[in-house]
Amino acid sequence: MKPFIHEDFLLQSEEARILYHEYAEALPIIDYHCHLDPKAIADNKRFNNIAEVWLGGDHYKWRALRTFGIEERYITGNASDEEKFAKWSEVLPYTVGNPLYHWSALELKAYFGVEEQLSQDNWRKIYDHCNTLIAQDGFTARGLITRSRVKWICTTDDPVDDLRYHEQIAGDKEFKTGVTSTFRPDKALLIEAESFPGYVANLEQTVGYAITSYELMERALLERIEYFDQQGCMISDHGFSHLPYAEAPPSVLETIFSKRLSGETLSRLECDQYATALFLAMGRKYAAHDWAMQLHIGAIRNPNTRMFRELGPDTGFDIIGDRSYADNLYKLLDGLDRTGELPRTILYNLNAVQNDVLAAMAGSFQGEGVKGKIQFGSGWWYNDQKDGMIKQITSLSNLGLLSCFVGMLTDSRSFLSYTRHEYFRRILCNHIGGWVTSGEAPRDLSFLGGIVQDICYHNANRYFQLT
Ligand SMILES: O=C[C@H](O)[C@@H](O)[C@@H](O)[C@H](O)C(=O)O
Repeated sequence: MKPFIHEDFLLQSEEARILYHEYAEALPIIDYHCHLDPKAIADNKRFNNIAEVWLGGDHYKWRALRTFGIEERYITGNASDEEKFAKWSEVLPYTVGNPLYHWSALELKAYFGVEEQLSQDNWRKIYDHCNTLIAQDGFTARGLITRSRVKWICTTDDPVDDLRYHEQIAGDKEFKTGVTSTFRPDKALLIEAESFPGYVANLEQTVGYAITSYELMERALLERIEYFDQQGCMISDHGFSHLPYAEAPPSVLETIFSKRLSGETLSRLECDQYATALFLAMGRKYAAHDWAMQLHIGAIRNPNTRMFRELGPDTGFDIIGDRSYADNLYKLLDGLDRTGELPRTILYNLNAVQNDVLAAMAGSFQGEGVKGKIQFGSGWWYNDQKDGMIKQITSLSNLGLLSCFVGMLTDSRSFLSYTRHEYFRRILCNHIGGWVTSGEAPRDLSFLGGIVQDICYHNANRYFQLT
């Protein structure tokens, strides 16, 4: 009997199969947005077992387990890895319809050769089988990256990070995958956060001087961009729950900063004025260094107070927001573009209702000499499943140029998530193959295959100016 994950998985036409197998399948991976721990790559971490590498840190799985009613101790708590794996095995069959069902099957097959579907009936056999393999060199952090044919990885890093691990990785010429940082200054922009004064103190330690004014805050961050650039960084990233746009003169910015550090509560307008000025200053610096810039818009972070207190951020409780932000977004982009300082930019939305807004917005700020300067980015987070990817591909096709798209990313904290690129490539090839079978595109598979290869690899290689 044909296994559930077979070579033509998701490929529903001959054209799709040709496009995938002959054009997409063997291409290297450029993972320009993820949350892998650079220390684990630097140390070439060896994982204790399948539960650690597969369940640890993966809040997608944690959400599914919670939805199934599994106790937190078997998710992030003090249950043994074996108990956690057994619980995941019990729940997995019931994730059918959720991307985890496909991703898990792809990961077990791609890395461990497991074709049967994991369940509570066979978990022990599969657990032992995977752990035997995990003890081998091909299953260390670098082993998994190398066998996944990953050419480049951009981790996600805070301005105060010293990037020592990236330096260590770059120094090892035996390891062929490029690993560079991403400058992610969310904490510096979120002046209203309770942790903001502590973050300023951390930044002071990093730059070696007191930060007592807005001007010094901006100077410190621009210095950190310089440092990141010297360390090989070529991309920034901003997560916005609320997208600000409010102009203010320097004197007002200084008052705002002073009020915040003296513990006064700021108005929404004041927070927006600070964030707008600082974002635009950093955006101009990104452009000066010819970096790309990512904007991840629309997540509501840490809505579950009880669990945030217990587990902290990025633990599977963030939600999709429904704020509209087209007015503020175009003003931010225009604020940089009008002086010729808009960097290559990738726009991601978490609420799919804004797909067309971003796809259209991208088309309004393109730049001469750069193919796809402004991108409507891949299906992000709650949109990185089959339907979300197809919606993003459709919006981009309808309102922009799919052929210029820089393609997928893992956005993951797990070293087994590279099969998300396979998942995307299969979906993309099936979608474009469908255009041929429905007569919406000519059956020129050589030309369409070229577009597939651009989306899966060449566009990103060029866009991020990789060697
Ligand atoms: O896929 C989930 C993501 O990793 C999510 O956890 C966030 O980290 C998001 O990508 C971001 O970069 O703000």
